[in-house]
Amino acid sequence: MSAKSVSGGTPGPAHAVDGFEVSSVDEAALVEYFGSAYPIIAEFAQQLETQGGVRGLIGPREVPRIWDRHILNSAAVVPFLPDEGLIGDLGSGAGLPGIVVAAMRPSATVYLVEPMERRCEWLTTISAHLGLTNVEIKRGRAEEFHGAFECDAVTSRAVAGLDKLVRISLPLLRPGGEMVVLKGRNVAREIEPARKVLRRLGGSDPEVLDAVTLPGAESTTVVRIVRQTKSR
Ligand SMILES: C[S@@+](CC[C@H](N)C(=O)[O-])C[C@H]1O[C@@H](n2cnc3c(N)ncnc32)[C@H](O)[C@@H]1O
Repeated sequence: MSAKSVSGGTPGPAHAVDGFEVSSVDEAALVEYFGSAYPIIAEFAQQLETQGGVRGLIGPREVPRIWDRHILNSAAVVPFLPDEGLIGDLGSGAGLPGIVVAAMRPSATVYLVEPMERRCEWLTTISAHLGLTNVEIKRGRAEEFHGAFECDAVTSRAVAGLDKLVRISLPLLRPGGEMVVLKGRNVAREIEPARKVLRRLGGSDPEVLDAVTLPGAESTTVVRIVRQTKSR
């Protein structure tokens, strides 16, 4: 395969979008990084590029940033997730990171929890289109499913502050299960308010970890919290 760079939903040269320099990622590196999941991931990126804006799933400014801002950012959480078992993605929206997780963790079952009907319709359509048989869409707010199922891991991206995420995520975990949240670099200010909730609900102290994917792609931050078997 020729060494092309990927800056949007389709391979192409790096370029500036509204004055924002889009980092470029080599397509061959993407193929190597995603391995057997690459064809599914590439089709998902393509579908997001052509449908995401039209369906109001992502803003128009996001279309040229799909690979580095959304797909690779979502993929950054995957190394922190188990290979098997039940993984919940809360507030999946357009399928970020849930669809990426399902493609990269084919032996796990991934529940996409999303309250908005239009987004659930998209998640159903795109999962079928991509042939993802390990995905189930759960329509509703995360807290509506407390007591309905228990996950081995729960992830989320751009859904709420860490204190609220702890409240809605921790009850969806089995004891010993892990919350793995994608956050921006400014997560530090969310830690202290979350600690109070963690003490009450029985979660470990948050670990803030660097999550990297490929050279040239923006790195991100993951917060990991374990649901403790006993209250502290
Ligand atoms: C800003 S969007 C982010 C979507 C996606 N995770 C992403 O990174 O592009 C937040 C999503 O969380 C959903 N949401 C908000 N509150 C929620 C809750 N309590 N439980 C589950 N989903 C929720 C919204 O409907 C919306 O789709």
